[in-house]
Amino acid sequence: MKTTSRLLRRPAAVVAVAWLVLLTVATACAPLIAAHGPLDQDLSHVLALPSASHPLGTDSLGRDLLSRLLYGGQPALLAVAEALVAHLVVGVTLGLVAGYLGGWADTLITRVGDLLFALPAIIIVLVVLSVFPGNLHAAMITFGVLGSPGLIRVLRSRTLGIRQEMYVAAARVCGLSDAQILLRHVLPRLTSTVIVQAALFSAVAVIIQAGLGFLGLGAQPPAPSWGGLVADASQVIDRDPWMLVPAGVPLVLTVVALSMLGDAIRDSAVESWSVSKLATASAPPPVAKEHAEAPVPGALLSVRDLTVEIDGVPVVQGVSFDVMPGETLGVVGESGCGKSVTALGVLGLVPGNGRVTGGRVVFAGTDLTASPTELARVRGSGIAYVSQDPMVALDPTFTVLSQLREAVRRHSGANREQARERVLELLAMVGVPDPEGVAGRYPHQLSGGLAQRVLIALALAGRPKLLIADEPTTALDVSVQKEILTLLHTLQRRTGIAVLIVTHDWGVVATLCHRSLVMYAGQVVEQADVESMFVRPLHPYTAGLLAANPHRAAHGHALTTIPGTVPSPREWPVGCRFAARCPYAGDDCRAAPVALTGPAPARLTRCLHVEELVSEGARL
Ligand SMILES: Nc1ncnc2c1ncn2[C@@H]1O[C@H](COP(=O)(O)OP(=O)(O)OP(=O)(O)O)[C@@H](O)[C@H]1O
Repeated sequence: MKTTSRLLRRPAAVVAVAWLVLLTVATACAPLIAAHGPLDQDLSHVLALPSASHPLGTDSLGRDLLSRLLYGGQPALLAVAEALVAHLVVGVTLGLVAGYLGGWADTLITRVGDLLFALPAIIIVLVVLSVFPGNLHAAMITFGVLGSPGLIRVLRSRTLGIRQEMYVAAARVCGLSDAQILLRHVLPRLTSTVIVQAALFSAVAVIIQAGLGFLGLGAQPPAPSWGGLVADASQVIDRDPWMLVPAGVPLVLTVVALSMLGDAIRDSAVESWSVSKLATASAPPPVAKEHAEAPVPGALLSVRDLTVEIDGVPVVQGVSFDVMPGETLGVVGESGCGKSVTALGVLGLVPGNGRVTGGRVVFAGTDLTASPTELARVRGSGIAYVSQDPMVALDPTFTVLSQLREAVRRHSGANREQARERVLELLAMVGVPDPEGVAGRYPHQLSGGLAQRVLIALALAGRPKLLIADEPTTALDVSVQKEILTLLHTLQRRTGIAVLIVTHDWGVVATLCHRSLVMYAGQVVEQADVESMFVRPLHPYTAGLLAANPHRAAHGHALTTIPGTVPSPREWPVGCRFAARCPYAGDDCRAAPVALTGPAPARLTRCLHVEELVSEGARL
């Protein structure tokens, strides 16, 4: 959508689209526009110049050129559409499969593509026409297929890159089939590439179909065709040069419009990440004060300027973010950056001698920081919490049934029997295989994964609208981690619950989250939708974390790391807190606190050197 509006701001694109729409509508409405039939002859007006009755003049048989142009446009556009569909079906399918599956499928498709590349397409098309005389459909479909190796190569190489992204690895871990991954995660990323290629191929297809018409191999005379019109015009060029104008100009304009459109789409897609776009001012504009303070309309949770102190030392400072209904927001960062304290601060449950000393937490329109009663009411019923270690969170002296029943009764007022039914329902909902049996067990009789499921069931007992999950898989085995992530994903989709998940695992972010918030030394340093953050981080710390992601490590190579460590809250510098570890840091970064800015739509970063980061790529 953003690319579309950027595209429509380009005059060349608007002109191209306007011409193509005009042409399509005019050819489709030929009977309404043309006053004469395409075959009607008026021998008293042969080779006439434009007049009121023949706006574009007539040909050597007195036939109306406007009519022949419009009616001839119908088979021309149909032929282009047929070639394009064949081109896209073959090119997109094989390009995706080759790039995604690799191995023998890639080798086979690449070799067949090379073979098709080596074949002279126009000769093969002529052979097809000799087998199926006058069959423009067969000719154009053949041309579409023969033109697909170029598209296959482009999409294969793009898919090879996307296949390495965390998204895809995480989606695979989550159990999505290859087809689902290709449709949901890979294809959307290739849309602008496919559209550009389609526009450019269409331009070539217009020329080919006109060429076939010119040679008399397409629509058979006297049926009108664009190529036929050019052929007629060339025969009378010495007597009536005007005829070349209505015959040739629409053809040229259509080819130029398609090429211009392809270029404009490509430029618009590139512009979305261009440095010039980010560098609209020498210093990025600070986030508007209103934006920082007012909750986003419709947000379920709005945290504004949250500051938390432990033992009188600020450990989280000026943190603001929103969680929309049904959204999953991931909070990422190294150990000690303040993720857990932020999550607990939302619930007013700061550990140790900590307390929230500033800011607001607004949940479903209610300011929780202003009302301890509201905060207590919301805990469990509005906002639920799942901690890292389920064994610690469950009371070892009570059975699962008794702990869950207590929570259900507290939130719903159900009697014992009703509450028991609801407990079994909750256990089944979180994928506990034998709800009756598990309900009777004590926490120490549960495996880690089962205990985490029970804890999630406990969190869901009050039918909350927001689930805060603090590293819910950290204490679990790798295989169980996957199960719990899948469970959270399923619950989120089934119940529409919003999730705020604290993690240091990009795989979790890629699997579960819509947006992500990166924290460093008690501050938010970057916020963006997950895909944008993965593709183009706008803070060196995010770039470093992504580069250090173990899922991306190549076999036999040392893991990339960010040099240095997170400063402790007592050592936070005046300026950028990441400066000591940042390859882009200058004196400007160290001089004064760096504000959170919005250098691109829906993105926030706390960095003065975003342009450099974007133009050079991450050095970390
Ligand atoms: N109970 C506590 N007493 C004193 N300081 C604490 C306590 N809990 C957290 N802190 C401090 O608060 C800061 C933020 O800690 P927090 O646990 O939020 O980090 P985190 O990003 O969640 O890291 P982790 O992933 O290790 O949990 C750290 O400097 C930490 O030392």
